[in-house]
Amino acid sequence: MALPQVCVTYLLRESSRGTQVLLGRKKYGLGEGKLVGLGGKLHPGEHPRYAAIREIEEESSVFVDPKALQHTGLLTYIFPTKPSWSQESWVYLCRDWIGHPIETEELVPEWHPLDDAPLARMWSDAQYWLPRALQGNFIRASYIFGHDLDTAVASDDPSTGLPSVPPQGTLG
Ligand SMILES: COc1nc(N)nc2c1ncn2[C@H]1C[C@H](O)[C@@H](COP(=O)(O)OP(=O)(O)OP(=O)(O)O)O1
Repeated sequence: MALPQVCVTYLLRESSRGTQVLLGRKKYGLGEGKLVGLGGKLHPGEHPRYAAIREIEEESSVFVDPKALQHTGLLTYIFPTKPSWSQESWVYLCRDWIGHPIETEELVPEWHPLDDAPLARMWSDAQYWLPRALQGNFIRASYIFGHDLDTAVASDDPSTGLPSVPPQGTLG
């Protein structure tokens, strides 16, 4: 069965301190307190790129042209012990927008150095792919989460060093 589709975009800007990435502290809901990119669920029939533009506006109040989005990843998240959380995520980078990101109902914005994103404050899979994606590398990978619903315990990406198959019993 097809997994629920979500999108996430990382806005990048040049500053006197180098390139920075916009992350947002989630104010409520799934992942509350974690730092995330701008994103959310696709609406039925919605193209991921247009969902990304809608979510960027909802979560930061800035406007983006569809052509300004660079598709940099397609990630599969599997939660064997909570299948309703499993999803496929379309990942974009964006360097060009109109407006200034502000705090919204959902997120408190924080700018961080591109090469020193606070991965420990993000979903645990971020450490395995986000630094490479932020450098513009296209990432296609799957991550399987453990019983704590927080730790990535297996992946099909050998560079992660994670086991390549789910630990026995996690798939139920
Ligand atoms: C490294 O980043 C992430 N990793 C994983 N495994 N999951 C993530 C990451 N960033 C976001 N998510 C999840 C959390 C949600 O299930 C979706 C969408 O995230 P978001 O919190 O931005 O959106 P929601 O508020 O849940 O959705 P709506 O805005 O549509 O209500 O991805």
